[in-house]
Amino acid sequence: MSLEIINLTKKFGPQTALNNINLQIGKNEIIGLLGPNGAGKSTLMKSITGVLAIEEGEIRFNGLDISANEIESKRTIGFLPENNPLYPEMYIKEYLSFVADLHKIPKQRIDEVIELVGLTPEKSKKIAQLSKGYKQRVGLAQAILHSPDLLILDEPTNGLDPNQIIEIRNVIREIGREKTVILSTHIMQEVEALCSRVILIHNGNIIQDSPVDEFKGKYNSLEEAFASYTSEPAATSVPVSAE
Ligand SMILES: Nc1ncnc2c1ncn2[C@@H]1O[C@H](COP(=O)(O)OP(=O)(O)OP(=O)(O)O)[C@@H](O)[C@H]1O
Repeated sequence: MSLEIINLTKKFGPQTALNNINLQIGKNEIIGLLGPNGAGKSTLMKSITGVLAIEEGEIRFNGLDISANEIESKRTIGFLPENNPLYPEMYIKEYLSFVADLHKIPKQRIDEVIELVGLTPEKSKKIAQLSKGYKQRVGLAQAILHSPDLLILDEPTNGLDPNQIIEIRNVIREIGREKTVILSTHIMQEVEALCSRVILIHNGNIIQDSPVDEFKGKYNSLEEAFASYTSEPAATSVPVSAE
């Protein structure tokens, strides 16, 4: 698995949401994508997953330009978007069966994934009948159903209760042993619990890209480091080094 982002810029009208982003991401990493509200995290995730068209720059996934190889790329990328779009009128298995058809994968994988994300006790319900945490698990299930090499999760534990947060983190940690995971979060505890590397975006620029320990550096906590790095408006991209 290799993901290479080269000079990626995304503008919405006059606003630059991503400013000349360059990144190299390899195998078996769990990466925490951090940044204040409106920094550009979701825009970056949507660009990698092909939800947003790439207008300036390039994203290469396993050596292929994703814009020119959309279907090929989507076969091996899983995405849980921030608002977790689902079809509430569908039963869980019906929905996952629909997703399996989209990916042209065998249906026996569905039961395996239901078990993996902890949906077994609720598996006969309609999506509309599920609590928020269980809906989130359905979203995670659709993202991993086709066993993607790269999993992108936009605030995956947002709104979950503390027990569910622990369970979902365990699932993500398990996936991260074999696959690459990029997750956005505002919870620094989540970064400490899960991530090996932190990428910090501020005003559309990558201002930090380092192992978690280095990110923390001289500060007492990740919160303090985050606050310090993002207290000044970022004017330009700082050269970054990834271990
Ligand atoms: N479809 C769009 N049209 C116009 N502007 C947009 C659009 N999508 C995002 N933006 C703008 O781009 C900037 C980056 O937004 P983005 O959603 O990527 O931020 P984020 O880091 O994910 O924020 P949050 O932590 O609040 O989810 C914001 O200023 C946002 O208003």
